[in-house]
Amino acid sequence: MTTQTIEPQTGAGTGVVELTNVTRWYGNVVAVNDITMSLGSGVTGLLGPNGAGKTTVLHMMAGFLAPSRGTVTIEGKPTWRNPAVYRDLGLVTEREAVHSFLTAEQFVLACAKMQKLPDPAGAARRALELVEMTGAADRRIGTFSKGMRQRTRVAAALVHDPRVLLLDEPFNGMDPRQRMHMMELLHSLGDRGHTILFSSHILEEVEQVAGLVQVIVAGRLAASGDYRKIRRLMTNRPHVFAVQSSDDRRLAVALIGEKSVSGIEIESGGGMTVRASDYGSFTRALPRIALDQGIRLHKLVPSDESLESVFSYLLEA
Ligand SMILES: Nc1ncnc2c1ncn2[C@@H]1O[C@H](COP(=O)(O)OP(=O)(O)OP(=O)(O)O)[C@@H](O)[C@H]1O
Repeated sequence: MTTQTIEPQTGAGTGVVELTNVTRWYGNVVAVNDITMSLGSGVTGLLGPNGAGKTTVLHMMAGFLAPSRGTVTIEGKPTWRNPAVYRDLGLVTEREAVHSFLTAEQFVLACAKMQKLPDPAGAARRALELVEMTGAADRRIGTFSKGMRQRTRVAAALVHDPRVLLLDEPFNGMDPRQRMHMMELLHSLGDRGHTILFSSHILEEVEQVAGLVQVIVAGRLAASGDYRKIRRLMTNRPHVFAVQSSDDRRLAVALIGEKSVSGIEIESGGGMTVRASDYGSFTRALPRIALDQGIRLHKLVPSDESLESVFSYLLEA
């Protein structure tokens, strides 16, 4: 299997975060398989289906886990067994382990003290300002919405102003407004020169936040580079659609002449399966053809749109 590198990657040793031939296994399970990755400033999405190895990658970057093989460095320093690296990084884990009886300020201040900062109160205040939580700083975390709790955790991870911020599935469980707020926060941190890596299994989430993505599937790096180019690669692949209409046979005949259609099967139980070489042309042509023929469309569903199928296409390409 080869990685689809959409743009030339920064050469080894030049990124803020560097993984070089990193493998990690748990007993017999190979969770991460020979990944080489380089991250610079700005926001990068770590995209992959559940179980792909995203958390394992983030935990190795944060120095929580040792790579079984290879090296992980931040600013040239190995992350494993190297407390000095904690000056340069903040991690927001997937599980919310926060003390609900503390106020936001007490929690962030405790983190500032743990980092032995010269002015912990000032640092806590600045971090809470950054995530726009000053108004609720005196409230107990237990009374917060999911979005407010996440922002408080980001403030805690940023209290020592690290260069690198790692977030594991930061949008999970948020409503659209909270999600938007968190996306704006990540954008602004990226614009300030931080290196941000957040994991997600949702394509659209990554699309809205990150220009750059690292795609992992089954522990391997499947694609890496500009999101739009990866997206194009995905949309240009062959597509399969389930179509139902008021007259499937007549529609099938009309569709045979359409350039983007590469195959049609009429299903015995009704409806048909259409293979199209180009997603955009087919979905534009179908309603036009149906209208011309006076056929009513009942259903048009892409039948291979699961993230897994998109990723397996990337892997096979
Ligand atoms: N402590 C562990 N012991 C054994 N296997 C593990 C352990 N942690 C993770 N794994 C396995 O390693 C693989 C990668 O897991 P990981 O949690 O890194 O993936 P992920 O992409 O973060 O998935 P999710 O989004 O579901 O958390 C999975 O097959 C998982 O079952």
